[in-house]
Amino acid sequence: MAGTLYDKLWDAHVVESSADGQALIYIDRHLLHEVSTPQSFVALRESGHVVHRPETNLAVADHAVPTHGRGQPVADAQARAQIALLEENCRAFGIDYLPLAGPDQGIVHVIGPEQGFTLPGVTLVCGDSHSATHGAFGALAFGIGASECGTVMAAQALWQRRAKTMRVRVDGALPDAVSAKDLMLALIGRTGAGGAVGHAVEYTGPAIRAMSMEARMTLCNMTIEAGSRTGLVAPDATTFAYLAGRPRAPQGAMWDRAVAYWRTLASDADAVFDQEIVIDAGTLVPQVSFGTSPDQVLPIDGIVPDPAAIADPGQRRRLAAALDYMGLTPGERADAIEIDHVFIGSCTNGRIEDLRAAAAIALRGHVHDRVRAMVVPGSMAVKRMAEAEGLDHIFRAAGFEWREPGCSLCVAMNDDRLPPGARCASTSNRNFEGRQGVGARTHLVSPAMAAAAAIAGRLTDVRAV
Ligand SMILES: CC(C)[C@H](C(=O)O)[C@@H](O)C(=O)O
Ligand code: SF4
Repeated sequence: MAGTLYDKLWDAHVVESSADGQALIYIDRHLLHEVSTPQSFVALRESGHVVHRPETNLAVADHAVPTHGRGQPVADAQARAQIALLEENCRAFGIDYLPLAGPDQGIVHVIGPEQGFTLPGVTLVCGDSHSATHGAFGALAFGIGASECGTVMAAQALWQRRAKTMRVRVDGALPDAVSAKDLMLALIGRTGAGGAVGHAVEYTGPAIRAMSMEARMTLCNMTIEAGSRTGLVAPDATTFAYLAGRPRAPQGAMWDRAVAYWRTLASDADAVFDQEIVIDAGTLVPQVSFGTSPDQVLPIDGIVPDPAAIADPGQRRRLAAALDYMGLTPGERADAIEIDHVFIGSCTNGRIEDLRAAAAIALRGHVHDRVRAMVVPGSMAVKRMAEAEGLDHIFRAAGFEWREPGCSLCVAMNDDRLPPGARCASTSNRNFEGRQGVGARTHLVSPAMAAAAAIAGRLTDVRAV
């Protein structure tokens, strides 16, 4: 029977099925960070379990890490303790840890692919909701809860329920200055934040085939913002070229065997999906979020909607509350919204291509007097690459701060935090209340749009910069 890519990945990992429709799924890879793993190590110790296959685990500290003074002791006592605990747990259980001051540190979803730890065909989990990022390689990747991290380490398997499938086919080609981020914001605007709940989403079509791995990762990363735990792109020559020679990817004869297998990982032409969405990439324009959920988005030439125009009382209240928090008025033009902070980084848009896109805009001006703008590379490797290309000079000369890698202002769990009322154009993935600091307001945009906003001091159409 014809199958989807998701079906094939799932079927290849079922160890056992239960009568109530659940399946025990073999887990090939587990990524760890400092925030979601402490309890799982407590559970391992208490139960006397060992880590079943330590070499299938890889850890890094990213959420709490400072983005300045790398190599010096972490000043914040709580962050220092969190990071030290991860290091200690990894030592005790024989898990590979990428040290904070080392050359390979970075955001967990950036380092997995960089290391070649993320591979097509594997099941990969992490105690983090943005784990779908790795599905860009054709891996069955999903976020798990903190307690499940312990289960995975001890048992190398998890009970899961099979998801339904959704295909997002993107026809045509993205216009200049319209990025994967814009595509994703537009898609989430259309599906709603819960539109893909219970579904594994596969991205297909010519616009996806034409995308770099960085762009595919941006898509899969934000799949969770549409409610789905799993985003997928079938692996192809772009995928293999990205992975070839990566430190933890197969080498030599094993590489050839792996590629031969990876080539089989695609949905059959006549596979049936439970839901299907078709987007014409050519019609898209740059997007901005205006509310407190990633589905509250506008094209940059749009206007802030009016709650009074919404019939459904629940939806009306939701929109009114978002506008209230965001300090916006119905009818306001998106490109008239003044900002005072810009954040370029995160596991959504902190990769080399994202920094290149932002730097190309930074070259055209200087950060506005009112604005504080920060560039936080997604990893040490991204930082090195950017510096080798001179992007750090471009950013600094234009008035942007150039920082050390980490989650930083995406989630404000370190000392990068915005004051109440601050308004930020951000390349991250969530605009929830308080996400960048208590009372701070977030507008989600692409890297080029963020750089353009930094220069203009307001949200602005990057196509006109
Ligand atoms: C802290 C962590 C568990 C969290 C997540 O699950 O995604 C964070 O990475 C986020 O982006 O909100
Ligand atoms: S960069 Fe943001 S979204 Fe990604 S893992 Fe860190 S906090 Fe989560």
